[in-house]
Amino acid sequence: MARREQDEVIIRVRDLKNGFGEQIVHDGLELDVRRGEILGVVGGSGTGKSVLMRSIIGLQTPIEGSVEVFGENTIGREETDAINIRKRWGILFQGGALFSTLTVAENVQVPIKEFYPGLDQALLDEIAAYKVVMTGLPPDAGPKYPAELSGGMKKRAGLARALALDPELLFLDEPTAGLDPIGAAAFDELTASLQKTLGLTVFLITHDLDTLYAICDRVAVLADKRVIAVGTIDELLALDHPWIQEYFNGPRGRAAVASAEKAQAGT
Ligand SMILES: Nc1ncnc2c1ncn2[C@@H]1O[C@H](COP(=O)(O)OP(=O)(O)OP(=O)(O)O)[C@@H](O)[C@H]1O
Repeated sequence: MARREQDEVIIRVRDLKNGFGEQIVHDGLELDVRRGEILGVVGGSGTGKSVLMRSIIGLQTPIEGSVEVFGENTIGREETDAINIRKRWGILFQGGALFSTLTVAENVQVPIKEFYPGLDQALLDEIAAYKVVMTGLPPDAGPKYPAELSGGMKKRAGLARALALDPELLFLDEPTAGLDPIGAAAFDELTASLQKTLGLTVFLITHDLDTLYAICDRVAVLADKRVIAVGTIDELLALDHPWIQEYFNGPRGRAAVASAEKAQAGT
């Protein structure tokens, strides 16, 4: 990655405060996501990882603070007003969030039809077929309904839909949750290879230590209502925070290091 490109901030969050009634989820949260990186976002359950993602994409209006994506404010914008930013990102929500009454191909076509109404059906079919294959699904997955797919295939179909508009920025909310270790590793590989080929910036919420070790350039840690640290795993390990130490240096963290080292030795 060229230095200037690496330094370009694609998502800039400043002084973010979010809450629901009496409950304050974020307070003074700051985060930069740089162009071309895979940024892992971790934190205990309920620390507000999904709420942070929703704030960034404009689905959650914060109490205070600013969020810029591609240099533009995303807070409080009308849908139509923010259309030019929204079509530059793709989102894989937790669980895939496919429309169950639509086939995989039709699911992929939903965002295309939303942003480019009036496109010829033959072209829509062609784009959907391309995205299906790009995410490693067999070509005959297009006409299938989500209920006919395995968990891993559903995630790939969700990813195909997230990539429908050739985004520069990809949001992934716990993409490997519910997958077996082999399926999860295959999905990580797919994410890393698409990131490289398409030059994507990836905001990746995960609990999966293997994913963090295998594909993330940097990791942001949410705790105490804000991002308490962001850096490479080695940089985080040098910090003295109890949650960070327990998370990365606990038995599961050590197992993830061992498996990452084994994978590297095998390449
Ligand atoms: N729409 C909402 N209304 C009320 N409370 C909410 C809402 N959305 C989120 N919360 C609360 O905000 C907190 C953060 O939720 P969020 O889903 O962002 O956590 P998370 O870090 O993604 O958790 P997990 O790792 O378990 O998915 C939780 O306590 C949750 O109950």
